[in-house]
Amino acid sequence: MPQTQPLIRIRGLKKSFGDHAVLQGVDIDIDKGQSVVIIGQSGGGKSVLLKTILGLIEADAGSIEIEGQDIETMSQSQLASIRDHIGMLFQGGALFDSLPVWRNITFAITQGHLRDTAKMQKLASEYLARVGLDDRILNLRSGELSGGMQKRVAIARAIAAKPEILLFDEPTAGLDPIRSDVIDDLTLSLVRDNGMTAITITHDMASVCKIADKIAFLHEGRIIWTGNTQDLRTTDNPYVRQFFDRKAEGPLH
Ligand SMILES: Nc1ncnc2c1ncn2[C@@H]1O[C@H](COP(=O)(O)OP(=O)(O)OP(=O)(O)O)[C@@H](O)[C@H]1O
Repeated sequence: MPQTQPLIRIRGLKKSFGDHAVLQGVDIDIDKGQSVVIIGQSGGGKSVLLKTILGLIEADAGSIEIEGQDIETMSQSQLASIRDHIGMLFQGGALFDSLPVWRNITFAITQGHLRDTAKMQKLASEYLARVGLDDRILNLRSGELSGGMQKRVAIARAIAAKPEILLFDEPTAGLDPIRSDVIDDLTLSLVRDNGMTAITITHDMASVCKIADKIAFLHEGRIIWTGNTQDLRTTDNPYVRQFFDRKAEGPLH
């Protein structure tokens, strides 16, 4: 059987901030069309890992290959084109407060310009519907939305440019269980029906069990365990077990 190349291949990735070694040699493969979920303790470096894949943070050592090419060897225009194919949801949402919801959602499509207003508003309402929001909020500013609505608008923005890779940092944090399930369904549909590749960070174990093809556990700067949802339920890895069972007692503090 010929070995297929992963879409993203990360090897020995290291990143420190001062004397704080956050990533200490991360190795992971992400296949095209896969939904990968990264779990691990708060402050463990999951967001840093996503930001490093996106190129917002420069690694100290190691490699990130996308479709076989090391991002370090890419030209600025190649890197920009890779980024155009990535949709990122930041933890805080990071909406532009000065722009209405519809312009936030269509920002990447119009490259920030004000054009095709009617068409863009229609497109924005379609994406609002996909995240379970009403188009009555099209003209509101983010400060006029609840935290959960801001999060869903940010998800709509991340998917509106039809990226091939989705990087979702805690997409369901702060959402009620029903709205979380809408977002999980959306993630699954983007992966299953649209062939996108999703990397999601979450602490929501119900989401993990619903959306993950592969789960990676980040601990002390390394991926120490990977498996599918069945493996997660049955693993005897003490760290993963304690985390999944939500127990204060165990090797994790
Ligand atoms: N730009 C930065 N400068 C200095 N330290 C940083 C920077 N970005 C992240 N860190 C530190 O790196 C560590 C890992 O942060 P990160 O946000 O990746 O954790 P996380 O696993 O995503 O946590 P959580 O689950 O709480 O969101 C933290 O101690 C954080 O303070």
